[in-house]
Amino acid sequence: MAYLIAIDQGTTSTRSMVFNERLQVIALAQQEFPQYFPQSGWVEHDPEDLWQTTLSTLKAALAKAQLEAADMSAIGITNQRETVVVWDKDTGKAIYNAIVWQDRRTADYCQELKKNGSEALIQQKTGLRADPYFSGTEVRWILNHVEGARAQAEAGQLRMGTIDTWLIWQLTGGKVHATDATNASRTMLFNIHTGQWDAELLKLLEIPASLLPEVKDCAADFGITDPAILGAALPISGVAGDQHAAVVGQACFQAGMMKSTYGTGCFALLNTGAHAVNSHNNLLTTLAYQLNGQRTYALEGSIFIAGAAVQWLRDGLKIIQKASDTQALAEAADPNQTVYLVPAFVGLGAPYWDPEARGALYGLTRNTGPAEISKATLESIGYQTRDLLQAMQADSAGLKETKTVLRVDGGMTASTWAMQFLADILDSPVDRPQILESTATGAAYLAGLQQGICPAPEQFAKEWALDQRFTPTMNQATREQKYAGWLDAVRRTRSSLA
Ligand SMILES: Nc1ncnc2c1ncn2[C@@H]1O[C@H](COP(=O)(O)OP(=O)(O)O)[C@@H](O)[C@H]1O
Ligand SMILES: O=P(O)(O)OC[C@H](O)CO
Repeated sequence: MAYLIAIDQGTTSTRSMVFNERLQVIALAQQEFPQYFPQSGWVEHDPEDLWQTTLSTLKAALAKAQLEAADMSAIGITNQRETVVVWDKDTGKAIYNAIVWQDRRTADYCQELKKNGSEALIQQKTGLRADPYFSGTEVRWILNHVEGARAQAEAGQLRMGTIDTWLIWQLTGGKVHATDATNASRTMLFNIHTGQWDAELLKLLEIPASLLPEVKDCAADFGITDPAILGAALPISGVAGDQHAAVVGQACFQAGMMKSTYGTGCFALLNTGAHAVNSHNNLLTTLAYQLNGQRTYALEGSIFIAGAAVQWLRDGLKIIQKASDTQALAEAADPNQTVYLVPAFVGLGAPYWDPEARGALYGLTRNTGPAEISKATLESIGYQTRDLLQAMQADSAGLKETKTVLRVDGGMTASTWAMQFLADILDSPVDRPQILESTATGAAYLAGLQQGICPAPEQFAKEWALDQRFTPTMNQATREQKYAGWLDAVRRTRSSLA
């Protein structure tokens, strides 16, 4: 029996999972780490926490599986995207905390890029927008604000990387500086049409090319782990940003197939095949995955707050004890109250792109309580997804299948209430697979594919298994009335800047 181990380095926790060659989960270890909010709108992680939780969950997962590192055929890595670290190539120490994808500190600079006309260039080359979400402006911020950083960067002393790159560097004992094309595609520095770092964008953002890692396919040789770390030298042979790994794990290999992952945020990706579809509806064009040097593209809708709004009910408002309490509360909510939560806690992502907007609750009465607020929270996930789907359908009118079944995954899909509301408000079936850990499965699959352990994509796709299909039951008039109320709530929440 061959085994694979996948690292899923997420926004709030790190998970490691041992899989057998049939991609069944044998063991899972998970560890949370601190979030740092040094100023309003800033979000940071300590890069050392990301590495140490990776190391300890790898060891814990192996121990739970009662296996040794030497029993593993390969490691796959998947990670929170865009979050970026800059470090010294000799000491291996980060020169500043990791700046997280949710961080808004470069909002003013992004506004400048819009005003001076650079956004069109960014969009045309990277498929992204001038938004603090992406790594490029955050790296520029580090080089401009950490004392001596710019001089060190220009002297070739520094390296940068998204979290896959940071972990590869650590696992290989500083020998390999590499990333995969999906992670590269989120930096705002990578030309998704040529598959290369882009000199013009590097110049625009004042980032020396010496900082950049080598870009590889998602299934490729990313180096061998230092044997001192896990007790054996293991090949790292699969890497993809978490949303791209989920596309693979959900076997969305055909153009027209779509997955939506509900974790901290929600990210819907529609496979558009070999064709990069230019969005006219405020979506992103990105890579779905890159295999054998061939790029497969996707349209992406990115929502910054999904499950994180449920966490806010638990940790901020303290009206629930655990996430699953929202189910009973939503069921008990007064049907005559129409409450909307616009969870713009860190601004609004697609399709609004309003970094300065902040969250709001509408329709409160003296009878509004935890039940109505919980229901509004679960509903906000459905409304935001409908915003994305409408934009995707408008953008991909040329595609063969524009109305497609949505494959969902991620922690929040445990909520049957939220999934039924999603199907209702989309007026489209929602498929929840048996394996909800699509992200880690995708990373393990990519590593196994490179090792010749896992089957080709067509065969792997046949093994995808349904847990439950949610079909719409809401009547059309109610659906449209509720959605119109949502659009109005969003309109009232937008900042004047957008
Ligand atoms: N039963 C549930 N109902 C509603 N939300 C849930 C439920 N279970 C988990 N969640 C939410 O799902 C998120 C965790 O999903 P996960 O995929 O682990 O996220 P991430 O990888 O972004 O850390 C949390 O934000 C949590 O609030
Ligand atoms: O860590 P997650 O699962 O919330 O995913 C984060 C995304 O990759 C950000 O783009």
